Amino acid sequence: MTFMTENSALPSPQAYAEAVTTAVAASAAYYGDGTTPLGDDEYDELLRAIAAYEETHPDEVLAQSPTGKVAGGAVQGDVPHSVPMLSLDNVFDADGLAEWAAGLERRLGRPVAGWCVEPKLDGLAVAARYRGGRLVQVLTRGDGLAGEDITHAAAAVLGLPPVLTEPIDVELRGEVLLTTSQFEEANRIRLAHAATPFAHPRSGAAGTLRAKDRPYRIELTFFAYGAIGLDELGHTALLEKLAALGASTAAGTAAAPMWCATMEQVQERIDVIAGLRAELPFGIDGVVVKADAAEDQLRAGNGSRAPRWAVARKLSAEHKVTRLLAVEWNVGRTGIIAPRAVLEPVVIDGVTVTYATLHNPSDITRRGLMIGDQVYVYRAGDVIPRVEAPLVDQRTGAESPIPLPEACPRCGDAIDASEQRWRCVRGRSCQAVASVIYAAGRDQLDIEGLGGTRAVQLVEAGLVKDVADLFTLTREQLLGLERMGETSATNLLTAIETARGAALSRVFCALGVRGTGRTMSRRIAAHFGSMAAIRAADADTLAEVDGIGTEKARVIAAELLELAPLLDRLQAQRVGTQVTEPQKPASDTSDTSDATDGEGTEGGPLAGQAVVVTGSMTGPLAVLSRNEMNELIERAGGKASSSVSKRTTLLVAGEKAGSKRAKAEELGIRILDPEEFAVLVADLLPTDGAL
Ligand SMILES: NC(=O)c1ccc[n+]([C@@H]2O[C@H](COP(=O)([O-])OP(=O)(O)OC[C@H]3O[C@@H](n4cnc5c(N)ncnc54)[C@H](O)[C@@H]3O)[C@@H](O)[C@H]2O)c1
Ligand SMILES: [Zn+2]
Repeated sequence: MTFMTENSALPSPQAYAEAVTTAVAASAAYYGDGTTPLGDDEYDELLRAIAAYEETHPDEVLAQSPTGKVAGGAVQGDVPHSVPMLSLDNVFDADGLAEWAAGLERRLGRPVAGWCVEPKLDGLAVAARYRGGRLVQVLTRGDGLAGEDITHAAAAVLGLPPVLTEPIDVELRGEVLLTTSQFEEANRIRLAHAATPFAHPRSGAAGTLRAKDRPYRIELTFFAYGAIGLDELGHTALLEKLAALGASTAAGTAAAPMWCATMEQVQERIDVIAGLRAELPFGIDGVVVKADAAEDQLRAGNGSRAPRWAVARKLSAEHKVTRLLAVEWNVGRTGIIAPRAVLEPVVIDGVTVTYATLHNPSDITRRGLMIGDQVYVYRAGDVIPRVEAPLVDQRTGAESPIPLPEACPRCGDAIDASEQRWRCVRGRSCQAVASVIYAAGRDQLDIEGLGGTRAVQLVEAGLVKDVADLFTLTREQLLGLERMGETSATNLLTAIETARGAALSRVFCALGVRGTGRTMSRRIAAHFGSMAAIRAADADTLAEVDGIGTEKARVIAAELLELAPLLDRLQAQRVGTQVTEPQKPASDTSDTSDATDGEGTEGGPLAGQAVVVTGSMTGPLAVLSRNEMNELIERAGGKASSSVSKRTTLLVAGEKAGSKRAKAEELGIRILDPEEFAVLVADLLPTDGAL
């Protein structure tokens, strides 16, 4: 959206003209085949901006402006409507609704005699003409005055009976949509016919209603909410009559229309319907409030675009358009390799969405998704957001194909791509290999000689299925492996022996508990002092460690419980029990009230300092990994952190220090280069590299 910013006012006649052109084009696409580049929220915002401009510049209103017109004036039809098919005015919150209701009552000069509250079905309005009880013609809304004849589509529309229960002349009005299951089925069918899947149900319904000569049939659903020829009935009575005639109405759904005496009840019902939204078997984009009584409707009358006796309380869009930035591949516990979309963050229904599921690799290829694409993202309630489709006409040429992994992203072995869902050939043991490699890593147990191939070998041979098994390996077992000579075996066993005495923080980190990387592991180790104390901690106690929120604490506690058998075996092997954490005298966990800054050793050269390290280290510090730097800082009584903030007191800036240095300068924080810092902590520097 080139010119749209939040709540933007259009700054010039050019911007206004451009906005009008964009809105008309979007509308034409929206009501045509549904391929609009704008999300509904964006379209509505654009229309508000246009209306606002027109209000302050009444002389400049363009003839093609979408305001005040059904369908924004963007579509036409050639079959005149018996009575205009109108749109609805919108309100966006409870206040807007109350204001609208008050306005209506002022116009009537009396209180409204009851309301009807019903779902705003997210499909397309149609008029279905019956003569003598037989369906003779179906029309789209078009520009409200004339529509397109889509009688050919009627046979595939559930809920739109070919014959009514009474032989009357009547015109039913209602919405045609794809239910969720019809939408899924439609896309299955589309894919089977090598057609692009529908981006979302509404555009699928639009495309299907107008399509002719398709080699396949897609089923739709009709819900009636109005009629021409039964005008004497109030709305609730009308809905009952429509159902009795054999048409489907929303009455049978959880979001059934409800008569309400007061605005309070109306508001309550709106909340209920909005709350049901995610579970409804069809999409709604709002809730419609109508004055129920026929006399109230007649007296209020209709405007040129919308009736005055009804209004749509819009709900925020569940579909948003955003950019696909990247695709990540995650391997599940059973070895399933699943793609995940990384999106330009977009707020959907009040929640910022950054990731969305992509179903499986073949889905990506069939949809022809590309990195950089504008995509439709869907999110409703607690549903995991998903990417539905790319907006192919929005491509700029800068998009690039999504690279599919050639090897398991976790263990590096081959991928079994014979099924829709890809899987690491190693299946469940993929996890074992990956967890052993992780545990042996430099920042964990630092077991040299236990890289990818060796870990794979040990797991394949059935000698190792987790980190605890490493400590029971024997020389004979190792020598039984291919390409394992005496020297390698000795080296590996020695490295493992050294790891047995690794600091608690490293042993803990080696467990690979979710959400506990190097820094967090150090904090936890320093806080509790022993594995036994960590294991004894419940979620509340864990939450007292700096940086662990209640949510994360619960996850960690649950995982520790799961890891109990492994931890028992590690303990039996005396792993992580010989050496207490160097940072801090064994912490007494009963005093937890002020544990948040408790990592530092009192009196060290960095006591009370909050230190951030950035750039690459030189001089005596060059050999240290970032994790080892952080350990050093904590041994020196300081607190290590990864980002510069107002609380930072010292930045160690090495070569190629970038934004962190700039920020520290801006905040006036003391900055040392690695050599200066090395002098400060000289006493604590390792002499042999072993930390
Ligand atoms: N994304 C885009 O590019 C784009 C373009 C044009 C329009 N739009 C969307 O469409 C909206 C305007 O479209 P519109 O003119 O079709 O109006 P609308 O969707 O805001 O409301 C009117 C329509 O609601 C439908 N409706 C559903 N349930 C109903 C019920 N129970 N009773 C009465 N009517 C019911 C009818 O089809 C009626 O014509 C905009 O607010 C925007 O969100 C989006
Ligand atoms: Zn794998």
